[in-house]
Amino acid sequence: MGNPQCDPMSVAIKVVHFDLHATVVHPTGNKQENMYWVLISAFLVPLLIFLISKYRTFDVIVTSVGRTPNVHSYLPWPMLVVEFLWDIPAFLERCRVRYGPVYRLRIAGQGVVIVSHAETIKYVMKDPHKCFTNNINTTIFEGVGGVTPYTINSTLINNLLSFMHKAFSNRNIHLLIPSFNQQLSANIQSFACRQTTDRVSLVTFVGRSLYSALSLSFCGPLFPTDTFSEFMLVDSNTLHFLFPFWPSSQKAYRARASLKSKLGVFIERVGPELADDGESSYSGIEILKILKAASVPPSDQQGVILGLMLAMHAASIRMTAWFMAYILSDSSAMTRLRAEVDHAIETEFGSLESLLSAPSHRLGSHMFPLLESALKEVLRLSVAAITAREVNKDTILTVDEHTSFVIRQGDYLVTNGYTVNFDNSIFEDARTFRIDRFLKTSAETVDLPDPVSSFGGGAHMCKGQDFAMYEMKVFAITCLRLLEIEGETASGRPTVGCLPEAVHAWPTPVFFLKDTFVRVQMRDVADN
Ligand code: HEM
Repeated sequence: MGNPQCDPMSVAIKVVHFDLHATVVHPTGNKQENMYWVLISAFLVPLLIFLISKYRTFDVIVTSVGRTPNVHSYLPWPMLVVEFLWDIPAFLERCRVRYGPVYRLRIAGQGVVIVSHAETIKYVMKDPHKCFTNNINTTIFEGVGGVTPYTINSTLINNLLSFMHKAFSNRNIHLLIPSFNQQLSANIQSFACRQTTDRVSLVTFVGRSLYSALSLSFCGPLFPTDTFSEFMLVDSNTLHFLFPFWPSSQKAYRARASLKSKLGVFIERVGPELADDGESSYSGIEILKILKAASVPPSDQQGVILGLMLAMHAASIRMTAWFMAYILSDSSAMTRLRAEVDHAIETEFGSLESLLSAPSHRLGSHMFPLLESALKEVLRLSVAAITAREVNKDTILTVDEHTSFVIRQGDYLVTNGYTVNFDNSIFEDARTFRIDRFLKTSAETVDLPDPVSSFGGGAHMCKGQDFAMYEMKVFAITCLRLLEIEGETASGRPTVGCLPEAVHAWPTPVFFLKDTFVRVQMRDVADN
């Protein structure tokens, strides 16, 4: 990696400037001779730039950095935003083919550098020279949660994040999982009892089941679980809250107001617990204590909790729905997974109940190798793996020994793991769902590179990664063990053979899934 302090662009500009200057002040004063020098320089300068750019890495910068997609130059920026949001992966892929693995575009007046190269993405995440900052959390708390600007500072945010990290890490999830699993299993079964013939939206089935199970085990029995619909409306309207130019949705604002007012009642009701010096068994209550100790007013506490709820639920609900959609599209995948689950329960655990009370590590790849591979494959296929950072000082990104790029302070940098994960030269037939792609059975699969992480990386890596993996596994195992599930598209066609599709118009770590429906019934197994 080059020296971040060096500014090759100005070096190159100085070289060019010096040459032109020499031409203009040529001492002979003869007009014809001057013209001769002008012509020579007109030829020499581009040649010089060409040669330098060929042999000196920093000059690649002169031709590559700051190049925006041509679309920007002849259409006004709102059109670029529309094109970007219309189909983010397709737009980013078009730009990558045209401009290479690192390019810059301007969206709403903001310079955004897109990086679509696995090793460079890893470098950005690691950030060894501390060139990137992450203000996205403040933006979410203030923009989506509606927290009064400047109420929460970076120290408080860091405290909250490290608390979340601790609570959701493999080391501590045993405190969360008994109540989570019990509630989740009851929620899943309640769908089977209710919906014998009616179809239900897949996202609602997954979302309602996970939302109340996690909320109750995290915040305790007083948490208002009747907030699911409001939560989903807020989640699907994050753009309305974040971008002032986006047409405002009154429904979304009303949903947020209603959700926050219910959270207000919850905070009031747990008030006596907050005064207690001892540690609460609910992490959500401990978070409220942190906010109270930092003198965050109750109305802003609601917004902070809403921001954390988005982190806890939004990506995992969508990701689990994608997982279900993929296995509903592939009947052989469903059969093989069910066989793995049945086998593990019947030979290792004895019953689903005892599996649900086992320590989380027992649900690892040794016991569920196909499930583990399936999850990795779905994460590869359905995650934008978009991580945003702000560039806080000029730096150089090196893609390979011949290619480096200057990244300017003030720009945003966005990693585009999606394009890497869909690269046929890295993953054979990359757009196809192969349930056993990551099954480590042959030398070939052992050597397969890891996809770009769906959980980001470095200091800001997802704080709920361990729990998210566990949560998705438990959801899948419980459904496969207890239910017969059939999928249906919005038009009523069976989902078997139809690849799940994304609603593209939302920049989020996990894409929104197009409407898919399920019919669920209890399965005839000994546990039921
Ligand atoms: C499949 C489910 C999930 C996916 C794909 C996911 C993905 C991500 C991604 C891509 C980031 C940004 C990382 C970065 O900027 O480098 C993130 C951040 C975060 N996630 Fe998750 N997440 C999931 C589930 C969860 C869960 C269950 C929690 C519960 C605690 C959680 C809590 C957080 C938090 C607190 C952050 C902010 C981290 C920081 O800025 O330091 N996530 N997640």
